[in-house]
Amino acid sequence: MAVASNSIFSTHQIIWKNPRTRFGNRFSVVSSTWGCSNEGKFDLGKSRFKFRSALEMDFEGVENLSFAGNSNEYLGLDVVFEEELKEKGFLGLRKTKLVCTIGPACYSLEELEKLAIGGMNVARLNMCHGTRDWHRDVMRNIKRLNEEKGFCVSIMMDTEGSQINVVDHGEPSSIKVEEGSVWLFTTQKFKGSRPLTVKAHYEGFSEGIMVGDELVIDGGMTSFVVVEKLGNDLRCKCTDPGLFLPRAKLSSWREGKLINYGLPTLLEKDWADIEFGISEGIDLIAVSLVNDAEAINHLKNYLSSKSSKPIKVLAKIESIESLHKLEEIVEASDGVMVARGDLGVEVPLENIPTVQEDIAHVCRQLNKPVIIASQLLESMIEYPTPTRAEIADVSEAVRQYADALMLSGESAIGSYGHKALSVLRMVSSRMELSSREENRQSLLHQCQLGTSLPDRIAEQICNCAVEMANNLGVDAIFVYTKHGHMASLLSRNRPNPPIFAFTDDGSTRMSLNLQWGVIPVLVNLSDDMEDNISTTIDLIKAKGLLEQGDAVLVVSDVAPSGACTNAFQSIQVKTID
Ligand SMILES: Nc1ncnc2c1ncn2[C@@H]1O[C@H](COP(=O)(O)OP(=O)(O)OP(=O)(O)O)[C@@H](O)[C@H]1O
Ligand SMILES: CC(=O)C(=O)O
Ligand SMILES: [K+]
Ligand SMILES: [Mg+2]
Repeated sequence: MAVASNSIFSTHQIIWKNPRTRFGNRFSVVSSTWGCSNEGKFDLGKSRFKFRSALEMDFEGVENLSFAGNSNEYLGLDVVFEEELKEKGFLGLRKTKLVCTIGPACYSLEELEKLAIGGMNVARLNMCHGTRDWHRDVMRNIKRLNEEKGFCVSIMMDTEGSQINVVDHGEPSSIKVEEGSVWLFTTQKFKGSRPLTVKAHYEGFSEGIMVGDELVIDGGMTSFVVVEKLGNDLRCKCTDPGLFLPRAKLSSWREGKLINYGLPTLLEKDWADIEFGISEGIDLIAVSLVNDAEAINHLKNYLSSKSSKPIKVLAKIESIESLHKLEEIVEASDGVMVARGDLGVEVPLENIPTVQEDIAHVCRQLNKPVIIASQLLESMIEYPTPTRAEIADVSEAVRQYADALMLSGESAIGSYGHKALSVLRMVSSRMELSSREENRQSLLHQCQLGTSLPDRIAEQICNCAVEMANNLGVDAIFVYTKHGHMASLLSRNRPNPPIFAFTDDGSTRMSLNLQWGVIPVLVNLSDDMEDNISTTIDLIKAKGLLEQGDAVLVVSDVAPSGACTNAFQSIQVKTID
């Protein structure tokens, strides 16, 4: 019979309900998905044994066999964090999380594993590209790596949305656009390319457009004026020569004002993709082209009725409209992506840095994780080294205390995806150190979030805990959390030491992957907080990550059932003996 175990590096108790096998009081493991410790022989009398990974084992001739995991050794800690901790110590641990877009250059199991080893915390799948089967394979490969090799990579689906503004000339690389040249923007479907012709993705792209309107490509790569309307199609003359990239983004302007189409954020295809994502067990959904909080609320309601596990919903800020309703959108969502690609199509480029800073600030205030995305290391799609300006941009995002940085084309189609990831890793670590030396987190002013007394207590405890942790110079903060709330309140203060968030909820673990400075750890938690504290300290110590003399600041809010929550919120400092 086959028995599955989900814990890694653990000791298990074997409960054997049918001792009458042809092995007498012995049985053997005949196979395991991990491929190690198969063929081990175990005596009935010696009912404890160790195996090394999450696995499914086949026991020959044994019926009704089950495992009782020993909670004292049940530990789901990302192997990459573990290695980084051993190498760099607590303070050297990278706090900024890294998101990689998966594409043709990195979708194989081997490439995904290399990205995981390189520090990818979240894998982004953009539903604008690829087939259902392709996405399924990638999602399953990521889950397989997590289960079999002890990584903790979350899966984020990025919705396609209306893609109303996508135009494509059909060539694999960019095309020069000469001043005065006349181009046809068409909704006709044809294979390949035609001279001076671009295909518009959305049938209704020309609705409401008039002769004399301006069409801007990719925020200024090249511009046109509409000279003639031909049914759905537009004939346009180039007024600002430049380049047409494949899958370019178009914006339409009249008298200096953006023309708005007012389409829904989630279309039929998006709902089908979301359904598929739920069935594959994704962790996060990033919603493209969000214009208001309603789209987010609608999706969250849908998910809570359709998905048995919680899936976090992130709002992508990539339109002028979303900027007008920023606070309500951030408030409604579980996190935000500053999608600078599309944002730069609607917002003048010189405004992007301040817009980014403003969004990051609102997210900090409302305690929502924020991802800075697009063109961070764009030149590395082609070249093995970044530009100095790109390094400055990445550093600034880290300095703004973004929760996460994202690679797009750099990892999806680039020749140096792994190198780009290591650049993000190194630049983040460098800037985090510098921010710590400057004590920059002291400049973060936290507004009060909660209104109820328990919420305000939790906030105050976390604010004080971080101040204590920094002042005392403790090595780590430990927090025990069901839904990740306390962990996020600690992260919000951007403490010097890393935050180990112990949770017994797999979804909480995966969503905490996106939060600055949080190391999510899956453990069995009991109702006895003292027991949880000593068990987890022992676990981390047993891994050689804590040594005698190290100090840990412990924050707890897991309350025994039926108890008053406040009674079990506490801060303690434990020194390791
Ligand atoms: N699954 C994929 N298959 C093929 N190409 C991909 C895939 N994912 C990304 N790419 C390529 O990588 C480049 C950057 O990717 P990405 O999808 O992040 O673009 P984006 O325009 O920022 O996203 P969005 O469409 O959400 O605004 C794109 O030009 C696209 O060609
Ligand atoms: C990431 C994304 O969607 C953008 O930058 O537009
Ligand atoms: K998208
Ligand atoms: Mg976009």
